[in-house]
Amino acid sequence: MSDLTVGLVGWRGMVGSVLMQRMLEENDFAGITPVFFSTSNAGGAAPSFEGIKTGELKDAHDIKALADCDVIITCQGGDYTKKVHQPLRDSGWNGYWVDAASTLRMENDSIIILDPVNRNVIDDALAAGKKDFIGGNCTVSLMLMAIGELFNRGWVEWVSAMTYQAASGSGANNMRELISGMGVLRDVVADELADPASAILDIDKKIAETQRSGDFPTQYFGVPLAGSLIPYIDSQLENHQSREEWKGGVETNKILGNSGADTIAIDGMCVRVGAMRCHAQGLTIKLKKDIPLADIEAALKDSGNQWLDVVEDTKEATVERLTPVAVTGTLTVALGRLRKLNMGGEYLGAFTVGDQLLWGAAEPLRRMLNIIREQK
Ligand SMILES: NC(=O)C1=CN([C@@H]2O[C@H](COP(=O)(O)OP(=O)(O)OC[C@H]3O[C@@H](n4cnc5c(N)ncnc54)[C@H](OP(=O)(O)O)[C@@H]3O)[C@@H](O)[C@H]2O)C=CC1
Ligand SMILES: N[C@@H](CC(=O)OP(=O)(O)O)C(=O)O
Repeated sequence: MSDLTVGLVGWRGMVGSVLMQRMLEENDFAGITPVFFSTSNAGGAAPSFEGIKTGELKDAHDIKALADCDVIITCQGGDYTKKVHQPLRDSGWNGYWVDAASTLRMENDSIIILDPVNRNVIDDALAAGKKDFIGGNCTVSLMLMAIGELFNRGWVEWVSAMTYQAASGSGANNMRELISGMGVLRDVVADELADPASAILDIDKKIAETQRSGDFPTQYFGVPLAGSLIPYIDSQLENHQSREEWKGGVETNKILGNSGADTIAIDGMCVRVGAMRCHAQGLTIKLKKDIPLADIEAALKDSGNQWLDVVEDTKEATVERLTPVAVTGTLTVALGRLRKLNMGGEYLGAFTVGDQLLWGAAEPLRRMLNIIREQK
């Protein structure tokens, strides 16, 4: 492996911070020369990590400085990608662009990266000289980390995903707004809560009035999330899917390398709930044939996916291991409630939970860097 110069853009944002944390934990800085960029503080001090020379922040819009890097990893967001990627390519730069933003995902020249699921697609792309490697939508990546093996075996006819997505998917300020909203609700009925004899319907009325009042924190989500939910994520498309729901189908098929007649129908409803950083999904999976549940469980357990926790379908195990509280901050993707539905033996129910900042955003990026390093 040779020493690569790796440009890091967006390292101090929420996704970028998780990426830095993971790169430090996995010793990914060893053997690379990191160059830190900023859109707001060029010339300032780069972050200091023990034992790692970081120097001065470079201007993230300086095409010449970016072009000195063999690899650029960006968590800066789609607007930055739109502004910088094409001019950088037009300048003749032929390095690897590794990006968390959705902007380039569906471009012909881009590969959506989730190597535990599509390492073959990534390897073929590298061999073919592709250079743009883009992290997938968090909901899609987490669904595939959970049930990728069922797709690999060719067992899946279609999937309906009903999601329960965390505030972090909208950004750091949205996470803060959720907590602020929870605090406001608690405070408005503090006296009633302290009195066990107070009437629950009076508490409920005050909560609803507070949520509906103009004072409730809604600056970032636009409507209340604490004590409620928002059944719409991202923009509305002409066919009335939300863009998040559309991504479920197109990105899943692109990650799996499916096209034409191989395309698998995936659709559902994407819903924002008051979780912090774990997305959950209730899945209905239509199998191509009636495969015994024991075979399905065995396939998932034997898939070699070391991050998958197949939770037995008991109430105790489910409430203990299949929740945001259980998996947050870990790379574990929990999959449970596996059972055949009343519709028939070809209909499999499942529920999955994973940390959307790890497998949903940062982890595929750092793993892609290591795959690139293996090639060199
Ligand atoms: N949030 C998510 O769940 C997911 C996000 N993504 C993608 O990643 C992109 C980045 O998302 P996210 O990390 O949430 O965005 P953030 O808003 O947390 O960070 C983006 C940039 O904002 C600038 N910034 C301004 N003020 C601050 C501050 N107070 N603290 C930290 N950074 C600040 C930083 O740039 P600078 O240092 O140059 O000033 C930072 O790199 C998204 O736009 C999306 O494309 C992908 C998958 C999931
Ligand atoms: N849309 C996701 C987060 C995200 O950033 O998705 P994408 O990378 O596809 O823009 C959510 O809100 O939970």
